[in-house]
Amino acid sequence: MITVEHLHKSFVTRTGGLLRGTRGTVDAVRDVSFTVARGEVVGYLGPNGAGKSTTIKVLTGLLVPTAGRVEVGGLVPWRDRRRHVARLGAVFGQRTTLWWDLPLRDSLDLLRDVYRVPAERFRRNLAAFTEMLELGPFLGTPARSLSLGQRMRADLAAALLHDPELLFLDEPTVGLDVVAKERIRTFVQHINAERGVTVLLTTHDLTDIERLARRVLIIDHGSLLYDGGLPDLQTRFGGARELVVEFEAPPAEPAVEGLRMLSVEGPRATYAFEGAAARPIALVTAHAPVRDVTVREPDIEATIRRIYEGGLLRAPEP
Ligand SMILES: Nc1ncnc2c1ncn2[C@@H]1O[C@H](COP(=O)(O)OP(=O)(O)OP(=O)(O)O)[C@@H](O)[C@H]1O
Repeated sequence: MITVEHLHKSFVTRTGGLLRGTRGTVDAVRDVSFTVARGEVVGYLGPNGAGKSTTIKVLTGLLVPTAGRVEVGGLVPWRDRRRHVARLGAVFGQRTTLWWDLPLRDSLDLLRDVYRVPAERFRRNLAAFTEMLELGPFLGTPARSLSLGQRMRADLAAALLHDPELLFLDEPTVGLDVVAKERIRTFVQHINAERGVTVLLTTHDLTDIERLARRVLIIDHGSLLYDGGLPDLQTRFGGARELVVEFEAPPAEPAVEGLRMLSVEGPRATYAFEGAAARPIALVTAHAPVRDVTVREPDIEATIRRIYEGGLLRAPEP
């Protein structure tokens, strides 16, 4: 569905005044290659300024790359812009595609004209999305008066009315409460599973990724650092799981053979382990009387943070 080969995008920048300013270039994306298969949901992660938006803008045809080959559904986005746009949907959490002062229903009607959606398909899609996203109560409300959660749901419907094959989601849950986030995630899961829509998802919320994407791409300073599953990332870099044990009394010998002890304080000791928890639990309970045990999962957020901070992954040398 998406092929990106050696994508490079630099911007000319100017600092200082127009006449005496100095020109420089920013390499927003450097030598990025990846493919996305039809029906996949892929998370695109990276810290601020990493190059995510620039990549998405190239993929949607808004920007022409400096170098590299890009094909989406057999089209070159910036060359076949009109045909390309007809096949994709995009939702940007920070801004809306809806007309600010028009009732939502009228905005959706206008989009039907823009995308030339046949009447019957429009009717079917609108009914389906109204039900799934519970748009009914605010179809008559202008975008400016919608809450952020309502606006995001309306924008999702707007992006999908013309049955695109590919959906770009940029921070679709930013600023929403937990319930609203879940509703958006469930909907995205649904349209991927039921309609086979391919999704490229940019987000800083890792729960979005955990719930939706089996695969993640991590970009930083314009270079792709990782392409693979989130669980693999966890196994490779996330560190071990932890077993926190509350003994009946401070143990005379807190070290347990076969387990790596991380800390001990009074009756509580913490051990690191890999894989299933049954064996470590059996080892500690055989060691001394135990009151309680808790398994602590490695923290994916911390893993990603460490990757961003440059400690774990490096881009291949050009
Ligand atoms: N039009 C532009 N002119 C000059 N520099 C730009 C332009 N657009 C982006 N950049 C620079 O390119 C780099 C990548 O920016 P980009 O917006 O792609 O990052 P991002 O990963 O989307 O960040 P964020 O998470 O903050 O949205 C940044 O250093 C940014 O300042």
